[in-house]
Amino acid sequence: MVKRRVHVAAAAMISADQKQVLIARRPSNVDHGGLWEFPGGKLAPYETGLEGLKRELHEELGVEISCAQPLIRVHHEYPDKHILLDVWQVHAFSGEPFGREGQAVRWVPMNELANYPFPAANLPILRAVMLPTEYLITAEETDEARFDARLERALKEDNIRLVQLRAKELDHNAFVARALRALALCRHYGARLLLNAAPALLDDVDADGIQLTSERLMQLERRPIAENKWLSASTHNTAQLKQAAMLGCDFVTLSPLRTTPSHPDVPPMGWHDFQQLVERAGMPVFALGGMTRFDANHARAVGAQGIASIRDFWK
Ligand SMILES: Nc1nc2c([nH]c(=O)n2[C@@H]2O[C@H](COP(=O)(O)OP(=O)(O)OP(=O)(O)O)[C@@H](O)[C@H]2O)c(=O)[nH]1
Ligand SMILES: [Mg+2]
Repeated sequence: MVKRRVHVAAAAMISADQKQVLIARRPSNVDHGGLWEFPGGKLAPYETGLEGLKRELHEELGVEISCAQPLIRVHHEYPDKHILLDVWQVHAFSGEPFGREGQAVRWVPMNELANYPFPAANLPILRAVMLPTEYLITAEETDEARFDARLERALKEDNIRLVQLRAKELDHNAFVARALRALALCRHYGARLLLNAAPALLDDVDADGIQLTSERLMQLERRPIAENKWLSASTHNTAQLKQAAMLGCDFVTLSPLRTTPSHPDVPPMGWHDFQQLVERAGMPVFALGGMTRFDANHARAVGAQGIASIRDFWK
């Protein structure tokens, strides 16, 4: 049997204070009835994703969208169909959303989304909604006070909310000491901290998660940390992206987009190849390699969550 291919446009509508997202409950008599979803529906023939999104949100919620940005595209195999969920983040709209088709509609704080049952295809979307567009990777530092000052500047002035502590130059004890201070700073500013280290390091430092090197990624057979921690991995190709999906990574970095001074010999993949890899990744992907925050909109337009960078945030 040839499966039906269904292209669906859906919206993550964000409240004005950026803290809540709108979800709706599917009526009990339809596909995935009783589960929660992001409002939206199937595209009509010849409709683009954004046109379909605008029509569906008018029909289902009575709102008119004025500003939307691509968030994530998820391909998912259901037993009876292949579905493409084309999800947009909606920042501005007019009208007060209500369930025009009788469905329940609710604004939910981001950190409570996990309490609502969604269809199986939605897991990557929930991750994408919770993640910011910028991912700071810390640089090498020889001076601990300067490390703290630079991290704090990025948290305070650049509003960074996701940080990877990368410090290959430190031994175990020095890494733990720096990580404990970085964690305290991140907590103070409401940011998440992932450690680029062996997963067991979470026993010493109760950070928010682990960033696997591509080498660690390829050696693992199963997810090495609990589901309530964030697992990310550094990837460079299809095989590594597949392995990340198999382990249940919550997101990844994909590099190098451009040539960088730190890796001058590695050929860059460029936006075209990057887009092809992201399309099938099935999880949020941060573009890495010569990125600055001015690349974030372009990264989003080709399907990425946003950009990861050392140099642009480490000042
Ligand atoms: N809108 C929406 N659909 C989703 C989500 N997740 C998910 O698996 N789906 C699936 O994608 C398909 C979307 O169909 P839909 O029922 O919303 O389509 P529609 O609004 O055009 O309704 P209709 O075709 O009944 O008129 C369903 O099979 C649904 O279960 C989601 O978050 N939002
Ligand atoms: Mg619908």
